[in-house]
Amino acid sequence: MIIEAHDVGVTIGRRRIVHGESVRCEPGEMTALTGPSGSGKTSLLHVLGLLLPVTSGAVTADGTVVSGGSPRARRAFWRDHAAFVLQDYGIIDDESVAFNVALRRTRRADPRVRAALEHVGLQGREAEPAGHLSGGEKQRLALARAVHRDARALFVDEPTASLDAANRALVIGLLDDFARRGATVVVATHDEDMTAACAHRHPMNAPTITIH
Ligand SMILES: Nc1ncnc2c1ncn2[C@@H]1O[C@H](COP(=O)(O)OP(=O)(O)OP(=O)(O)O)[C@@H](O)[C@H]1O
Repeated sequence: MIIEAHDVGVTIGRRRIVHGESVRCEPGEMTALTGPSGSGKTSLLHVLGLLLPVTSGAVTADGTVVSGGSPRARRAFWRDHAAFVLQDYGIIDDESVAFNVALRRTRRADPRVRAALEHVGLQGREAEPAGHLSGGEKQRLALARAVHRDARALFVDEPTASLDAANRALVIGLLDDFARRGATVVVATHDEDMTAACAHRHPMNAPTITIH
């Protein structure tokens, strides 16, 4: 799925937080949104995933405008195409690891859940409450959810922040696998290793500064 921002701007209150960004995210590729802290990487990621409405410009998926659509159209996009690994990982602490993968109760030995967990190195942890996992493990659990859903578009915020070198390499490899299987992977990051692994790099526009 080709996901594109066309001259997208976002204003919240009186603050312009995204400044006329245009980016084309291709299937089979990782696209890095890069730039200094506060440059709007997370906001643009949310715009591309239809989590944040645009003030100007448009987002298209395979050439069809998907920004500004009805809540129903957005839900269909999320349900049918998108997976997210955002900064709080979206893990439900009180539920089991297996529940967090499938987002419903599954048989203990559900092979698809097991395969997704194996993919991220969390095999055998199905029955544990997800709240017992470490930050890095929760992040991999969120990736297992995306694997389980076989999403065509994956939106990932700072996937390697706060990970050690071994886990950074593991997560970069997992995201790369996703892209190789044909998904469109969009990553907001300031990690140089993560950025280097991305075929396409999109530096955020510097905000326009008015000097009086
Ligand atoms: N809901 C909001 N309301 C008001 N301002 C916001 C909102 N969300 C983000 N911002 C502001 O928009 C700017 C861009 O934030 P964003 O999180 O997109 O940047 P970033 O490049 O991802 O930063 P970092 O690398 O520090 O995570 C920041 O100045 C932030 O305070």
